[in-house]
Amino acid sequence: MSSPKTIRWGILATGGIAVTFTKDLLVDPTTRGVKHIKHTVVAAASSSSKSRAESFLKDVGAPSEAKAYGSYEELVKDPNIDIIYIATPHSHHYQNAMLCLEAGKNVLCEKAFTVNAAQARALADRAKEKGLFLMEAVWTRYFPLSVYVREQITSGRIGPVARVFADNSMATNPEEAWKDGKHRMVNPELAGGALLDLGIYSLTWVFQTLYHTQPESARKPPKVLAALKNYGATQDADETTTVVLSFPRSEELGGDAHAIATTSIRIATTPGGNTDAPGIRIQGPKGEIQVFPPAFRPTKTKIIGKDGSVEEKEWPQPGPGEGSGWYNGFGGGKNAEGEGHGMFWEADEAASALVEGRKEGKYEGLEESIVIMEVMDEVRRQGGLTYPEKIETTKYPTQL
Ligand SMILES: NC(=O)C1=CN([C@@H]2O[C@H](COP(=O)(O)OP(=O)(O)OC[C@H]3O[C@@H](n4cnc5c(N)ncnc54)[C@H](OP(=O)(O)O)[C@@H]3O)[C@@H](O)[C@H]2O)C=CC1
Ligand SMILES: O=C1OC[C@@H](O)[C@H](O)[C@H]1O
Repeated sequence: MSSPKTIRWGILATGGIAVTFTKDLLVDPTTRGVKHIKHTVVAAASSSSKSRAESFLKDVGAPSEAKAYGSYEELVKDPNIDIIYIATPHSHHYQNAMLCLEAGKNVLCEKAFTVNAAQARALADRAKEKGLFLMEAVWTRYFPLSVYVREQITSGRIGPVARVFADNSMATNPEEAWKDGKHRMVNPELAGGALLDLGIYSLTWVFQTLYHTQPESARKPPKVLAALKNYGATQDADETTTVVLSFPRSEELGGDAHAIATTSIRIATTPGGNTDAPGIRIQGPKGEIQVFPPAFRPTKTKIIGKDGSVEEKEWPQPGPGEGSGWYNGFGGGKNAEGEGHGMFWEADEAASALVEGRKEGKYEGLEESIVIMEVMDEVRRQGGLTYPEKIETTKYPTQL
């Protein structure tokens, strides 16, 4: 086998998830059996100051020669970068990703990809025109657990999937946790709310089981019916949102398949952090696949056959754990002893794509990211939720 190719990353923004992602990125890939690529961090930029970027690089343990920039504009000009990871709030993804693409850089952009589908389409078009790689960083899709679940479906283990329940909810007291309304979870200026931040994972489970598992020619967008409850304190970000989806299917496959995707920042999937009840249930005529919470980082699956058989599997994240961090927008937590966080899987996929010359992610291409954004647009339309024009626009550049 030839020696591994090293992919040189630039990190755009230095907040919570940027730290977790970059620590995971710097874990030796052979600890998870990946031998064809390596990652290194060659630069990071903070919009606040160069010194913040310097502390970030130190904190994550980046190589000492990595460059620190005090603006995103300087970062995208760095000729040593192969790909940029964007870790700003959703409101900023469109402008930041366009900045990278215009400068000729490949991009891995945090979820939710953009604020709306028009922005996602514009990015996909620009990436195509420029021959650049572009992928939404929905890390969960790249977990071995997700690969396994999709394989169980495509191999026919539970028959054609007829119905999916998917919940990704986390209980907070938003009035208390985010009193001043400025936190990205509730701030409309940052495209806050449950749907774009957490609901994206409920929709990810629905799409990766009901859409992605279909042959490409058979994938059809679903019909959508939504209930959206606004966050009382501001009325311009959602706190609990539920979507009923109906995916067109041939009679041969049992006719249309249904899904319920739900999300909340006030009510938990299961109370008290209990992970004994499945947050995701994928049902077919021959049985059910269950995935246990949290939906964004699950580590347990159960398959229950129609005959009553039960197969449980644990999916711990590989090491090294120490230093890898466990971050969420709700104040953080801790990985099980010795486990990494799991963000390296999506980084490996992006790096592999660069090595192979692919321009999109293998487990969620741009077309699918756009269809999901279209669903979220429709949910917001039915629920009457709009964000400020400056973050909904496709005009580039726009000052945010
Ligand atoms: N995959 C996952 O598990 C997770 C993904 N996320 C996603 O990552 C993104 C960032 O979330 P998170 O890291 O929690 O956010 P943070 O608020 O912790 O960090 C966001 C960073 O973006 C930069 N930024 C630029 N402009 C602004 C602005 N106007 N307001 C706030 N920040 C700004 C700042 O970095 P600087 O000053 O250096 O420029 C800031 O530190 C979101 O899209 C979120 O959905 C979040 C948590 C978990
Ligand atoms: O992507 C995410 O996953 C974990 C959540 O806690 C966080 O808010 C969200 O952004």
